[in-house]
Amino acid sequence: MTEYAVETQGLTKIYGDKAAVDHVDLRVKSGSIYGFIGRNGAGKSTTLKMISGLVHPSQGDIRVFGKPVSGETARRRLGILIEAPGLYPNLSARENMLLKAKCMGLVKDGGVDEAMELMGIADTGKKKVKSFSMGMKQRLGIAMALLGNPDLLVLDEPINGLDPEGIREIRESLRRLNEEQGKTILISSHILGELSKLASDYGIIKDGELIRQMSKEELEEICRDFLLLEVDNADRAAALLSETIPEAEYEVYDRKTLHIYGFMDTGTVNTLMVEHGITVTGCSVHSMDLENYFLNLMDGGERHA
Ligand SMILES: Nc1ncnc2c1ncn2[C@@H]1O[C@H](COP(=O)(O)OP(=O)(O)OP(=O)(O)O)[C@@H](O)[C@H]1O
Repeated sequence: MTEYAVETQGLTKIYGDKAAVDHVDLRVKSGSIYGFIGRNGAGKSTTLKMISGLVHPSQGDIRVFGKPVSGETARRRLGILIEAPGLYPNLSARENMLLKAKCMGLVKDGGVDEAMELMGIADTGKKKVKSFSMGMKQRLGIAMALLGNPDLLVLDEPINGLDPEGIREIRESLRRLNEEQGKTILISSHILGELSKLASDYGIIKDGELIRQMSKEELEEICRDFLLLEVDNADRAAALLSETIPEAEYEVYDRKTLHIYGFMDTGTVNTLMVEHGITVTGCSVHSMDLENYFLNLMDGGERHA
């Protein structure tokens, strides 16, 4: 049985007469990096706040590593960075960390040095946080979320507003936390291209509803290149393909359209069809890029690969 770091059932938040989050069943596998994607106002922050125990759900159930999120056991396994980290500008990174560790009631320093090391801010010395770059502040925010050594990190738009270098540094740190420390990371973003360099799983939210949830492998399968073949008789073309090009996988879309995967030689396909009396009206290679796929889904369309 898959162990889920986060599992929600029918998770709903109503503000006024509007559902900001509407019956969301999120499944974040333990050990995964789950990219939570949606346009502004789609319901990402509200969902993450409910998972983090910062907002009370109107309806539904949330489990963190199988335990109700309201309980102490679940809370201890959770590290959160939602919105800007609460930092004291006139203190150093380490002083901020120590203060947070103290507030959390952690014994000794609660892993301050390890967390700073992991996020690449161990050498910031006495430098006051007010002179940190935005990227450094975000890394400090994540380091603070790491206090207490949680198994799950919930990060709301941690790369928003950062320059490419800042984004790259956060990405590398998160990857290390996942690969070397086995931390599960639930991260929201609307920067799709960036998330795709990191995430092993995706959830797409639109108007409060989770419209798609899939693994990286499933996404790659959907976004795989294909040869679009338009003919006068798709069933005959399909039968011919099975007989003569067994390595070609195909899907028949309608009576006149096929998508062929794993065989991109338009010339061979064209000639084969024509030689068997099938009229070809189109034969071209298509690729569905990830960004287009997501944008399409978020805009309401359902694009088939
Ligand atoms: N405290 C609140 N009171 C009333 N409405 C709210 C509140 N918080 C969020 N909303 C509404 O709920 C919807 C979802 O907001 P949410 O912040 O979760 O979206 P989001 O996907 O995180 O977007 P963004 O990236 O802009 O924060 C929006 O329509 C928002 O206006």
